Amino acid sequence: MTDLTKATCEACNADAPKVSETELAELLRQIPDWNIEVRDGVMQLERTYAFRTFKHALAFTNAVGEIAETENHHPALLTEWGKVTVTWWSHSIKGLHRNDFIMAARTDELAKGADGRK
Ligand SMILES: C[C@H](O)[C@H](O)[C@H]1CNC2=NC(N)=NC(=O)C2=N1
Repeated sequence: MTDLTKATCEACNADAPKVSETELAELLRQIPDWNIEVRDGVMQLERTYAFRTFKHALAFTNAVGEIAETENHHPALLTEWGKVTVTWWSHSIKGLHRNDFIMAARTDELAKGADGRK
């Protein structure tokens, strides 16, 4: 099983494959703290991180934004007092690509080193 935290995203266009059910089960095992949400028929990965202050939450938000820009793969980010909700999915295929699991694992790595985690 490849280590998702060391992987990089591949260019994802409209005909890129969604993850299969088998891949989904295997990839979810690497990001056990993430939930699957389905919104308007689109499968998404979602996790909420708790922080002591809004300032810490904002700093983490910006750190996630930096890796998103680097990988050209972008999340939905909800930054609130004391928490950040990160949601990954691939707009181009209206579902989950391996990229989304890579970025969820990379988000977890960022959180491990983030200041102000509760
Ligand atoms: C043109 C640009 O490469 C694409 O629009 C990228 C940008 N970031 C993206 N982010 C996500 N989550 N899904 C996409 O399909 C996507 N596409």
